[in-house]
Amino acid sequence: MARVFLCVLDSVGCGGAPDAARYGDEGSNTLLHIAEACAAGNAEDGRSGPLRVANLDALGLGAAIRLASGKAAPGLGAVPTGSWGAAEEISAGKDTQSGHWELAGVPVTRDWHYFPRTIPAFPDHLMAELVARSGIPGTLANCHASGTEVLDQFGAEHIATGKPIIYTSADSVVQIAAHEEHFGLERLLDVCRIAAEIFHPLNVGRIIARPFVSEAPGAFVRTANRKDYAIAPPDGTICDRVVAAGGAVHAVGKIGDIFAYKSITDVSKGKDDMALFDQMLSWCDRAASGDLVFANFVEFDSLWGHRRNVSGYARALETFDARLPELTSRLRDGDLLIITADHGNDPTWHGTDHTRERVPVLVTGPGAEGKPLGIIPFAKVAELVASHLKIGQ
Ligand SMILES: O=P(O)(O)O[C@H]1O[C@H](CO)[C@@H](O)[C@H]1O
Ligand SMILES: [Mn+2]
Ligand SMILES: [Mn+2]
Repeated sequence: MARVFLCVLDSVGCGGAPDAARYGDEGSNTLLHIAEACAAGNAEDGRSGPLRVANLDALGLGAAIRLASGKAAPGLGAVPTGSWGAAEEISAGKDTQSGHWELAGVPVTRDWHYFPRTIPAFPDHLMAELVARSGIPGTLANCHASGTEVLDQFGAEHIATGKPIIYTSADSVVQIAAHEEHFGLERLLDVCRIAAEIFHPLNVGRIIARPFVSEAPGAFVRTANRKDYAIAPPDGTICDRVVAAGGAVHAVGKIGDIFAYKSITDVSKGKDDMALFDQMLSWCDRAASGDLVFANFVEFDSLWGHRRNVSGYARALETFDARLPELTSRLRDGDLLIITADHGNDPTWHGTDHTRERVPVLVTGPGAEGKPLGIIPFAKVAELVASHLKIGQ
């Protein structure tokens, strides 16, 4: 019996990337800066005091921060019991797709297409093609934006005109926001599918549907019906290898989208990260030997990192940490749990984009050896999975 549970805590970086300066991110450190803000009493919204993540720390969270960045995070001083280390990315880009593909063993060496910080950010002829093919009356925004601020700015005009809100970020993405009821969810997904046909050939990584609800600026909220249309990953990911070896890949959360459903056996969704955590627990009872349960917990990134909300991010870490024993206690002989991340998103950093960082790699399970991994390439995570499941190239 051998199974692997691979949990990606989206954006939970631990600093120290040697190429951070190339991304304008030298000194960024998501976990360290959250722990420091908590210890200083600067993260008191809905929580209080030092960062309480004793279960993650026992698996090596604090040790990973020290190894990655040379800095001690206040209150995270445990001597780890499991195998722990920090991973370093070589892919060009600090986005979710590059991070996950490289963790899955396939670094992205070619450059994605990015959009300039101009208004409009998208070429006129491509917007014209999108409008003509999808039958929408036009588009709004056409710029770099934070996804919540852009709703405050253009949400009311979108409802009045029926024009979707189209924006991008430091990542290779085209994001399209529209009201779930006034515009319609299915119609938004249709527009995104057409946008994917137009933008994927340019090597734009993802088109993201951003449905939202409510009626007034300031009250607009994005729903869990977000959908990503990603370029398919190259061959050779750990998902391909697990499936080729006769195992199943059980995707939890947005993993299916990130891998464009290639070598994904089934997908479990949930309304929030704790619902996804419940799905993960249920796979402890249902996954078969040889299977990979591959989960992404997106809210660290989408609700707190991009929103530069330190208290919220700390709360999310504490909530995840408090539930971790439910997962570790369900692991059976032969199970391996790997907890890692895909990039950073330091909520104390300037702007609202991801940050180029190393990420923690925490490995545990009944019978797993407790030894330091050191600084490893992202792709080594795929090898940890492969060697545990005894699958070859
Ligand atoms: O501001 P929001 O819409 O959350 O955007 C974020 O979501 C995108 C996909 O993860 C990223 O590129 C980032 O910019
Ligand atoms: Mn991500
Ligand atoms: Mn993000």
